Amino acid sequence: MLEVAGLNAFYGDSHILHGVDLTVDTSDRVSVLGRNGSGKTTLMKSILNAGPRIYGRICLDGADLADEPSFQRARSGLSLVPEDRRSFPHLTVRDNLLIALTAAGKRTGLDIEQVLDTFPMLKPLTARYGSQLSGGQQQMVAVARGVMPRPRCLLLDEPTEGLAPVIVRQLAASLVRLCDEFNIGLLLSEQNIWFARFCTQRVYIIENGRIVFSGSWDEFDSRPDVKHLYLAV
Ligand SMILES: Nc1ncnc2c1ncn2[C@@H]1O[C@H](COP(=O)(O)OP(=O)(O)OP(=O)(O)O)[C@@H](O)[C@H]1O
Repeated sequence: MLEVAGLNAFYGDSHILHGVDLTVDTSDRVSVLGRNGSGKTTLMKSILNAGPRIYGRICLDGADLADEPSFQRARSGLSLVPEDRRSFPHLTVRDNLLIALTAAGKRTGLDIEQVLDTFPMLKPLTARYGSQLSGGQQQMVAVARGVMPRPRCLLLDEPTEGLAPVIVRQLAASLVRLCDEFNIGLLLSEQNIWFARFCTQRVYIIENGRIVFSGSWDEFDSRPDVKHLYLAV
């Protein structure tokens, strides 16, 4: 479904991604693990054409996205939840979710009640303003917004950063349920291995902008050297 081949990304003269290849098949859930500064956020932004200058091939369902701008990529079925989990502070939780439907373009998004059912923590908060939410609640809103357009592939950039363990567990359960129920593919960038393992079936490791490992979680477990070298665990 999502195919990235030979992706190079630059900020000015700084060459950040070096020939990245990865795939996310239909309804597949995949993690990208890597240390701080390894290139995870740059990868996510590059797939959406949202910042870095990029060269390489990015295809969704066989269609080359080439020079498509970010909004067109969103309409084609990619949805990025960035690291900074921004929500509209003067909109309620309900309106923060509804406004995300505009990203669906001609595709049909999800029903808001179905999405709220998947996030028990948000249900009592639908009338609250974005500015009145805790960090964990904001992250739930950010992920819920990301799925509202019913993307073919959801790109989630380090969603657990700064969250309490109990919220991380709730988020993991909601995310897996949503992806399963609505056949949404997932590309997840993470440093929390527990969360990544719970939510995905396969893993890539990125180091200095290069993919240095790709495999199932069993293959990952059989390579303690990889963990030690690239993740320092
Ligand atoms: N806007 C920018 N301009 C120049 N260099 C940047 C910019 N954003 C990131 N970089 C550099 O690109 C490299 C990769 O950064 P990136 O944010 O993609 O890593 P990351 O794996 O997401 O890190 P973290 O886990 O800390 O968020 C780093 O060396 C970083 O300093």
